[in-house]
Amino acid sequence: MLRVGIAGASGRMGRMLIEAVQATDDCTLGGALDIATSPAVGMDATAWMGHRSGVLIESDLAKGLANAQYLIDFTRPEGTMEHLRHCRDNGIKLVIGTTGFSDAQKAEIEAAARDIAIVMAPNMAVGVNVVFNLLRHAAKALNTGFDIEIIEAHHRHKVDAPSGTALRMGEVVAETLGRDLKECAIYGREGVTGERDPSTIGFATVRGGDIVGDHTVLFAGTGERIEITHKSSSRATYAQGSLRAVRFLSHQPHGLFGMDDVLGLK
Ligand SMILES: NC(=O)C1=CN([C@@H]2O[C@H](COP(=O)(O)OP(=O)(O)OC[C@H]3O[C@@H](n4cnc5c(N)ncnc54)[C@H](OP(=O)(O)O)[C@@H]3O)[C@@H](O)[C@H]2O)C=CC1
Ligand SMILES: O=C(O)C1=N[C@H](C(=O)O)C[C@H](O)C1
Repeated sequence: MLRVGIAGASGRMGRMLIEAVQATDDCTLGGALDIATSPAVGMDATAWMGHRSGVLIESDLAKGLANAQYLIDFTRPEGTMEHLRHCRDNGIKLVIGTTGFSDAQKAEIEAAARDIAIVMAPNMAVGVNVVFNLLRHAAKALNTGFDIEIIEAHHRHKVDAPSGTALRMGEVVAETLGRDLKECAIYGREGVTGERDPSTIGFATVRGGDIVGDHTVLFAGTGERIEITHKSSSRATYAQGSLRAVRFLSHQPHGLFGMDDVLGLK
């Protein structure tokens, strides 16, 4: 049995992950964490489902992860970094779904992967990872005469923008076209912007209601346009992808991997 701890245990993804772990026959709930200010700390991790798992939600990492071989983290960047240090010190393998990291935080994650095995991906859904490959083909074929815009929509509670997935889509397209996203990204437009610079990649963000996660990459040419769209209608796909990542990590002593490694899409 793979003993899997869940960080952000009372969050939207945390609960989805706990349910998913409990539905498998090869994983067991090895711990549950939440931030010290969370009212869920001290409660049974499955109390919200109306039954008891015997695993309490802890804010103390040593206590919460004493029985865990793996940690799945969908929290906030500052929480993930704290969890990362504990996992590195204690040989716990890590699946990171959190988005919104700074470059310095990404470098620290990369350094930790010299000691422990980590899967990190802004989107664990199989379909999105297939879309990354479609985007490589599309960008190669449409490398002149097409303006590229990335439009994403998420629920009202999301705190980072653009989404990690939208940014990764931008990186994939920019890399394919030999551009640097840091130099060519335009994050929203307002006022007298002037005409569009063809070398840019634009981002537009929508937030509202309970939208799980929609992403469109638009290649707009003259007389025609292509839209490549992915829509998530359930968070279960992210949870299933995370569990595939745990199983993949069970064969890796150390290193930093993406969902393309997990899914064999490289
Ligand atoms: N890679 C992927 O496939 C996906 C990634 N995500 C990403 O996962 C993250 C979480 O999303 P979601 O579940 O919707 O968010 P939620 O806000 O529902 O859950 C976050 C959880 O983390 C806890 N938390 C907040 N701050 C900290 C901290 N500093 N340390 C430890 N725990 C903390 C929250 O506690 P409290 O509520 O008390 O603040 C909550 O339990 C986001 O970054 C999101 O973009 C989401 C879906 C899919
Ligand atoms: O916060 C979310 O909900 C999601 N976040 C991820 C992101 O930022 O790309 C993945 C998914 O879109 C849902």
